[in-house]
Amino acid sequence: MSVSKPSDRLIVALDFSDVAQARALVAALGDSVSFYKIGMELAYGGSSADNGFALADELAAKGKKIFLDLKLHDIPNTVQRATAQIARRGVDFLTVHAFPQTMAAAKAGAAGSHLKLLAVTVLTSYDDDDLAAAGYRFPVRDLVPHRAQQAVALGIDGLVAAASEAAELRRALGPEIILVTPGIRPAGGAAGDQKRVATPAAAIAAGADYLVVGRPITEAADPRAAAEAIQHEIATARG
Ligand SMILES: O=C(O)c1cc(=O)[nH]c(=O)n1[C@@H]1O[C@H](COP(=O)(O)O)[C@@H](O)[C@H]1O
Repeated sequence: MSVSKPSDRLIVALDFSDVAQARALVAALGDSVSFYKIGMELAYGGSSADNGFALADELAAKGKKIFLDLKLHDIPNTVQRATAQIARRGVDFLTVHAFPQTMAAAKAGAAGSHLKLLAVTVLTSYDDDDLAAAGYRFPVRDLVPHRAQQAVALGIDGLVAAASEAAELRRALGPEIILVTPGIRPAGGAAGDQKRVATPAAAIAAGADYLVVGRPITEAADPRAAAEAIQHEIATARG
């Protein structure tokens, strides 16, 4: 898919447990950032009156795009009903783990809504050793395309994968599939718990539509400058 403005391809992960901190970052980023990810930490953080879901509604009302990263994975009945609840919230993206039962149930739950489903292929914190330790027989380079093919067959809108797999996914699956790459680190940035990392320019060159970035922005001394530097790298990369 083609995203109109390079700056709109940056999704900032609001990974805070405190809603006030998340709100302060959004204020600091101002009009430079149009797309936010609210994940489990913030969704479960705050009070019952003011939590990540309330912030999602608030940001959507201000015209921001919202990616609710809840990584659903449960029995089909639960996933379908939970997805239907989330679809009623009017957010843009929702993640589910790329297991066939889970993806099919999420697809049924999202039916008739504008919610786009993203399947998380293999978490970017995993390498081949981590997969083996979890009991998988496939290395990352085989498991990601295998799950991606299943996702496409089930009508899933997009995939979350590392930039290292994006080029092959784009080649195999064509221009329509939405490719979202976390594990993004500006050159020289600390990987932290991420194992499959890439620079913003490398992710764009590999065919990513959207880059998810958390700590390189949330922990920067000047978050707006950090976000704008990444957007500049996106704009000048060869996509
Ligand atoms: O679904 C995701 O967004 C996701 C999938 C994945 O494989 N790896 C991954 O890091 N993420 C998310 O992307 C963000 C990355 O954060 P940083 O490593 O701080 O940039 C976090 O919010 C993760 O939850």
